[in-house]
Amino acid sequence: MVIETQGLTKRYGKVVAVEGLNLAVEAGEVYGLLGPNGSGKTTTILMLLGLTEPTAGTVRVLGFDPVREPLSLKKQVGYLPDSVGFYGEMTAWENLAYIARLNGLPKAEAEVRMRQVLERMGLAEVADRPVGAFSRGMRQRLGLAEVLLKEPKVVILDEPTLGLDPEAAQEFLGMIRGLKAEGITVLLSSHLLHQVQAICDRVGLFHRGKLVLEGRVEELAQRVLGGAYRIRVGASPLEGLSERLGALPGVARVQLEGTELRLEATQDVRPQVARAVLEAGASLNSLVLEQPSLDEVYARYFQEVRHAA
Ligand SMILES: Nc1ncnc2c1ncn2[C@@H]1O[C@H](COP(=O)(O)OP(=O)(O)OP(=O)(O)O)[C@@H](O)[C@H]1O
Repeated sequence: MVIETQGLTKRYGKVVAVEGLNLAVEAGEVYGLLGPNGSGKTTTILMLLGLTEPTAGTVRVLGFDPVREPLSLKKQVGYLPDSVGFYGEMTAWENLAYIARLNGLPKAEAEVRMRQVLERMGLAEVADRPVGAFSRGMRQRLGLAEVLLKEPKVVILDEPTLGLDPEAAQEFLGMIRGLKAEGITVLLSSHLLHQVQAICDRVGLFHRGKLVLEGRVEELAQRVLGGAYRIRVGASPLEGLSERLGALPGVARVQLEGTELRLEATQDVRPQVARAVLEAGASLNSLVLEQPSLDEVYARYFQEVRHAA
């Protein structure tokens, strides 16, 4: 495991920010910490980085104890906080050069790497412009460029898409996903579930300092939505198909939605649906298994929590 915590807990006086967290992130995984404001994501990240001391429990990142071995950890773990501070009057190049110097990178080597990371983050052309004039999206990319400068094994990002417009957010998430190809382990936090859904291998849902659900997005959907499969069928003509499809084993409900039928089933009945449509003499135009969004999973989960309470 690259990141491993056991019983990790942080209290601020009477406030329990994180409680009994057991987290295990494997090498090369992209893991999303998800949860509403105040659910404990930032506190968890700060403990992983050794920037705040746990009240109880253990943390290991790349085998290091962040509190006792902060320097070894810092060499291999990159951190992008939710707002990165750069010198506005200095250019992107100068800002990176400054960081490289602080990190003790020899000048020649630093320049090669700076060129690489700026290129990679799509900032090569604006490298000589003052950062003060950069958009939030460009700043974030420069932040990631800075993180990559030290060739980290692990990258931790706190709300990386905060304040980005949807297009810039997608672009940035694509860049984060790209780190995986190099074997970098990524942990990121977000409250924008639909955004990170596509780039995370696994996600953990936080609620009031506790990890309440964890798994692959599809797994979570299965668990919370009770194994419901939703299938959309486009066929013509639609006449008589509702009854036929409704009679298939495993199909619980059929609804007409515009020019399509929407099925709820207890299993993936797409092959049976395809056969039934053709047997009815209709033509099959589309057959889609809908992936429920994480937002939906979340909403459903909290509904249940409220019901139980
Ligand atoms: N330094 C602190 N002192 C006192 N309480 C704190 C401190 N830092 C965090 N908390 C409390 O701990 C809880 C968890 O906060 P945390 O910032 O980890 O949540 P979060 O999920 O990252 O939320 P956000 O999305 O708002 O950053 C909150 O109730 C917060 O008020």
